[in-house]
Amino acid sequence: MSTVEAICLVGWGAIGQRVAALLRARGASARIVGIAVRDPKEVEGTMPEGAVHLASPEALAATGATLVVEAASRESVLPFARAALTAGMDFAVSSTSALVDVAVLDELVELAQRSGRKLIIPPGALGGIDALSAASRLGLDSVEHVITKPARAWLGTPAEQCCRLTELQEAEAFFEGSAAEAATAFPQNANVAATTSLAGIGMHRTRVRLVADPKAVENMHSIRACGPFGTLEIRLQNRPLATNPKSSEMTALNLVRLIENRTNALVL
Ligand SMILES: NC(=O)C1=CN([C@@H]2O[C@H](COP(=O)(O)OP(=O)(O)OC[C@H]3O[C@@H](n4cnc5c(N)ncnc54)[C@H](OP(=O)(O)O)[C@@H]3O)[C@@H](O)[C@H]2O)C=CC1
Ligand SMILES: O=C([O-])CC(=O)C(=O)O
Repeated sequence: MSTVEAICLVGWGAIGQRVAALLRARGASARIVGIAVRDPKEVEGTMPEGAVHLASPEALAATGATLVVEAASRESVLPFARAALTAGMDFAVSSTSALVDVAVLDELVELAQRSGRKLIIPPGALGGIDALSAASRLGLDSVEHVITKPARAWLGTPAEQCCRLTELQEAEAFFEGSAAEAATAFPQNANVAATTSLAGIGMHRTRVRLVADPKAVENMHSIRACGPFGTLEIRLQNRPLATNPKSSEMTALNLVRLIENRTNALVL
C-alpha cells in the first residue's frame, strides 16, 4: 500500500480547515489534492499547496484521490458521495443527518458495494462509537443521547422557536424525540444523533434530548446504552471550534485519526 494518500475535502469551513492544519502540523503524509466549496472566493489564498478548487462533484474524478472527506452540509452528501464512490474513491461522511433518509443511505451503501469502495461514518464529535457498534451485534434494549451545548450554539436553529436562547439563566431541555427527528430538525448540531443511531439501534428507537445551557462552554454528549452486553455510559465535554461554536474540535481530530490510520502500520 502507498504511504501517501491523496484526499479531497468537501467543505473548507471550521472542520475542513482544522483538519488541514492538524495534518500539516503533525507532518502527516496525506496530500490534500482538491477542495470543494460552492463559493470559490472562500478558498482563495488559503488552499494547501497542490490542491485545486472543485467546482462540482464531477470534478472529483480527475483528482486521483482515494478518499473524499465531507465536512460541508447535509445537502452536499448525496451528490459528492455518488460521484466519489462512482469514481472508485472511499467517502467519509460528517453531515450524517443526510443518512436519516433511508433512500439516500441505501443508495450509497449499494453504490459502495458495487464499486468495491467504502462509505465511512467516522465518530465525528463522539467517542465510544466502536463499543456501541460492537454491542449492537448482540442487540440493544435502549440508547439515549443527550446533546448539551452553550445557548449560543443553538442560535439560527429551530431552538429559537422553543426557548429564548439569549435570555436563558439555566439549562433548558427544549427537545425530546427520536434521533431521526433530532437530526432532521437540527442538521448543524445533531449529526451525532444519526451517528449514534447507525452504530446502535437505528434512527427511530434512539432517544435524543437537546439542551441549551447558558453556563456551558463546551459541547457535551452523554450516551447511555443498555443491552445483553451490559451498560455503556459515555460523556464527552468537547471544546467547540473557534470558527464555528456549533462544531466540536473532536470532529476534526477524529477525521485526522481516520486519515492517518489509512496509511499507518499501527491502526488505533
Ligand atoms: N458528525 C459529527 O459529529 C459532526 C458533524 N458536523 C457537520 O459537519 C459539517 C461541517 O461543519 P463545519 O466545518 O463546522 O461547517 P462550516 O459552516 O464552518 O463550513 C462548511 C463548509 O462547507 C461548504 N459547503 C457547504 N455546503 C456545500 C456544498 N453543497 N458543496 C460544497 N461545499 C459546501 C461551505 O462553503 P460554501 O458555503 O462556499 O459552499 C464551507 O466551506 C456540517 O454539516 C456540520 O453540521 C459538525 C460537527 C460534528
Ligand atoms: O460537534 C458537535 O458537538 C456535534 C455537532 O455539531 C453535530 O453533531 O452536528
